[in-house]
Amino acid sequence: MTARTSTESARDIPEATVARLPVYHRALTALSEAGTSTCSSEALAAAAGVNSAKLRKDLSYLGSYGTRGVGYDVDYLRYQIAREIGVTQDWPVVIVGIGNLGHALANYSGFSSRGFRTVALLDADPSRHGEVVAGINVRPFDDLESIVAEHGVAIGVIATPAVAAQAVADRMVACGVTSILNFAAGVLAVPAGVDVRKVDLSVELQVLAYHEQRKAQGEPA
Ligand SMILES: NC(=O)c1ccc[n+]([C@@H]2O[C@H](COP(=O)([O-])OP(=O)(O)OC[C@H]3O[C@@H](n4cnc5c(N)ncnc54)[C@H](O)[C@@H]3O)[C@@H](O)[C@H]2O)c1
Repeated sequence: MTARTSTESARDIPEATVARLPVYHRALTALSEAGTSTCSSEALAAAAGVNSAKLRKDLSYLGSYGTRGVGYDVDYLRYQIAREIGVTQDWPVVIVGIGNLGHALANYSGFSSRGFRTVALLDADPSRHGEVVAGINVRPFDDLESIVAEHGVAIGVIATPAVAAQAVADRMVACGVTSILNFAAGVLAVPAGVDVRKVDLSVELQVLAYHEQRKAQGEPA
């Protein structure tokens, strides 16, 4: 097994591979918790739900090739991936828009177990202020700037109605947030250097609907 050299950077890793790294990390965590110390690429690929050639190619970007006849060291590979995707670090996160979705996100324990610490829940509606969700006070949206500065927040989550999302993103960017996870419909305009990931469950459902339609027509999925 070889380590990635310091001259290579995370930017060299294709986006599709980056998107699969958390899946491998989750599969390796499960293997580690089950007491497995080494695993073949086939076993890891099966646990992660990808084919093994793709897995080997993905891991080669990390400089991790496993050992012939032995496979991958589960804990070492898990550490390598964690370092690559930044989950060895503590990431303070702010969530804006504490309605139905904001409540669900705030209550989701999976963030904290992966290194994402929700430092503030913000909402523009005064009737929501003071409510405690998952042990955190809902505060006015106008506190955004001071919270970002105080906690060094780099990642913001938008769970407001679509009409408010661009203005929320603008305020986030202006005070130093450089990554946004957007649940609201529509495309956000952000300056270069700011990353936006959009989550749209209806798009995922539409993709499934497309496959269902093809299955119904007797075509291979
Ligand atoms: N991407 C997905 O898969 C997915 C799934 C469900 C909901 N959504 C979207 O998430 C968003 C929230 O949905 P919801 O059901 O929680 O809505 P909601 O109406 O229950 O909550 C929205 C919250 O945003 C607050 N808000 C409005 N304008 C604001 C502003 N300018 N600054 C700060 N807070 C503001 C409101 O006071 C409210 O509390 C919507 O855009 C919805 O379409 C996306």
